[in-house]
Amino acid sequence: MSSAVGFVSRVYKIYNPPKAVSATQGGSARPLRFGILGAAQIAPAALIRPAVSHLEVEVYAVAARDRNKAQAFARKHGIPKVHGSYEELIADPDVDAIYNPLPNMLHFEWTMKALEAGKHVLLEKPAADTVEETKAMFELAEKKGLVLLEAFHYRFHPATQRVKAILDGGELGKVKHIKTVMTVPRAMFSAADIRFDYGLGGGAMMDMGCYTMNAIRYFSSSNPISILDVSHRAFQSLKASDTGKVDEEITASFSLPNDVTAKLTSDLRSPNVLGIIPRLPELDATIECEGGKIEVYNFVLPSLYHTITVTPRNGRVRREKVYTFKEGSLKGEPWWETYRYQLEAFVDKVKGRVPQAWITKEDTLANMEWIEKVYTEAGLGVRPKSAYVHRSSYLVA
Ligand SMILES: NC(=O)C1=CN([C@@H]2O[C@H](COP(=O)(O)OP(=O)(O)OC[C@H]3O[C@@H](n4cnc5c(N)ncnc54)[C@H](OP(=O)(O)O)[C@@H]3O)[C@@H](O)[C@H]2O)C=CC1
Ligand SMILES: O=C1OC[C@@H](O)[C@H](O)[C@H]1O
Repeated sequence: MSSAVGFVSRVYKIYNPPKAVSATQGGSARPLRFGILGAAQIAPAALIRPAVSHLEVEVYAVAARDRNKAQAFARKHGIPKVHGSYEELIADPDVDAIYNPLPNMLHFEWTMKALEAGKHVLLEKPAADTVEETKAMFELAEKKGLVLLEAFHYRFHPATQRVKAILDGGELGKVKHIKTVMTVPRAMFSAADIRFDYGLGGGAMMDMGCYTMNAIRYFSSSNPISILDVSHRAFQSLKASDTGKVDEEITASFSLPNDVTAKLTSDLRSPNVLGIIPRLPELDATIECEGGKIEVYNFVLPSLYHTITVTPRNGRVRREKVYTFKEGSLKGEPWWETYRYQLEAFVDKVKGRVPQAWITKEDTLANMEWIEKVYTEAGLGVRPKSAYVHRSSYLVA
């Protein structure tokens, strides 16, 4: 299939996924029922569309702070149940799992409440505002025997895993330097967006920066040792109290074990060319090795389109595109989004099966730790921790 036809057919199916035959019609166990906290913009891509083709999932309920908003969202997306508050949704006995796509600062409170109520949680990235909160969420999940996953969806896609397999396979020798870049044009998010609100856990390092940090750690199979350099461009906040606290762009360099270095850039407001022409988004990872390099175009949303360019120092350049796993035993379709692969793994974990890939507690904690370190080094300070105190007082010293 030519790549243009492949692209069109993939995108069509991403937006019009074939419906799985209902589990109840088939007489098997009832599907895992998800409730969504908030009528979030990301929910259709991250959960609602992927759920259509998953036999074992039902998006059963949504809650919003305003019932009318939840009702409109439910109508639009065919969600049967509506709740007028997050508390109500979490207390719903028919909900098995919560999808938490709230602003970062609210991740902790509502994940703790959901876990306390016995629900599994698919939690948007970054896990929380602080390492301390992240630790508390995982401790509670473990105590309750529940699944908690930080939604680094790109890690579940075969293209991402193919890049890692090339690196681990040794074809290019040892990794020497990793560069990860995520930039979007300045018109993409309004000045009022949650991403620029310090009190809600905003900032470029928290938002796209968390992926660039995660990818450095994943492709190097290690954590940084130290920060070599950090710089940022401050967001001119609408709120006087946020002045100087929110990074609209951030760049940080690291030293890693075995003489590896790395550099990340996250820019939520990439300046226009000549002041008027919006720049194209960049979502790239470059891994330089002793014996060549790999360049990944669109490492974050490879399901839409990507290229993996492998340049061995003494060999021919080749381009790979990987939409499904080679191993026939592993599930997937060319049109499965990163989020669909992620949902497969989440359900497998809940059902006690072995997921194809996973983001462990240690992985999530290390990512949050380095986000905090970058913020501290940049002089911006860590994002404000939640005022919510869980009754088992994990957070009280
Ligand atoms: N995995 C991915 O690809 C992506 C992940 N994300 C992550 O998902 C989360 C949400 O992002 P996104 O969907 O863009 O965000 P939205 O701006 O759509 O906000 C999400 C929800 O937050 C709720 N909310 C609760 N309190 C507040 C408040 N004080 N101010 C504003 N909103 C509030 C709103 O719910 P209500 O409906 O109740 O009013 C809103 O629907 C973030 O953590 C972000 O990092 C975002 C984009 C992509
Ligand atoms: O998770 C995300 O992925 C895509 C970005 O545009 C967005 O800001 C971020 O929240």
